[in-house]
Amino acid sequence: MSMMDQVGQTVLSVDGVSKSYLMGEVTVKALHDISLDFGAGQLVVLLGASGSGKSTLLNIVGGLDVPDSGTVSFKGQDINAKGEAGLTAFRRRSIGFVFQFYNLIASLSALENVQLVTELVENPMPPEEALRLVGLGDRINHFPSQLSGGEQQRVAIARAVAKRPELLLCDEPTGALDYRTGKLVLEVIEKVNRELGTTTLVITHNVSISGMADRIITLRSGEVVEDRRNEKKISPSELSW
Ligand SMILES: Nc1ncnc2c1ncn2[C@@H]1O[C@H](COP(=O)(O)OP(=O)(O)OP(=O)(O)O)[C@@H](O)[C@H]1O
Repeated sequence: MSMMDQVGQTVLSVDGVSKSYLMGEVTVKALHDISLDFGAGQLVVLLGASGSGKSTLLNIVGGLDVPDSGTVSFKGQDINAKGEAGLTAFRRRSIGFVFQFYNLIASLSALENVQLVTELVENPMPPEEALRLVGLGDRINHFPSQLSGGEQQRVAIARAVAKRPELLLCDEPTGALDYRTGKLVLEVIEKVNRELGTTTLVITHNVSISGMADRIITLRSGEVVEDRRNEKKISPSELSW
């Protein structure tokens, strides 16, 4: 059985993707010929040193950036085949993003931050339900400044999942959080993955976090140097670092 079958059918395929950035006179090769298949429902941790290409890969998978060569297919469709409008529709319908800094709108309540997104899509979760899912059912009228960092990140997760995305892409979601709060946020990500079956990619510098993954992929200098199944998946509450 191949890696891609371990959870569900392949939902996302990265095939021969390369990406370089021109920095003045210098070309930086961010990704070099990356090929990966992701099964539906997989919880994947992406590891690698700073500059190894993790964010570039996540951004290309999520349609925020385009590859120089190679393809990204989502449910068999090349996400870049239909131009900018097609990519925007893909991002809007199918992708939930969570970043290190929560990017909430300060003048809007938690509920309104989530509503911003649910108003844009068909068949969203009720915003209150998304906030309940992340354990903030009693904080929906709070503004970001009235919430802790971990609570703000949970609002950001509620916002990302309220549109019922098929892919949840998290770039250093606990990077700005202390240990205890970071673990709470990881518990929420794991819960979304388990209860909604959302295929989830989590970028981290923190090797310990890989304990909660189904699969661990390590990048170095824009290449995949390790891609392995986690035989001893543990709950985020059991992680320690
Ligand atoms: N928009 C950009 N313009 C120029 N160079 C870029 C750009 N984005 C990324 N790079 C370069 O591409 C390489 C890979 O960067 P990337 O952000 O993907 O790495 P990363 O593994 O996510 O790093 P970190 O953990 O520090 O976020 C780096 O050398 C980086 O400087």
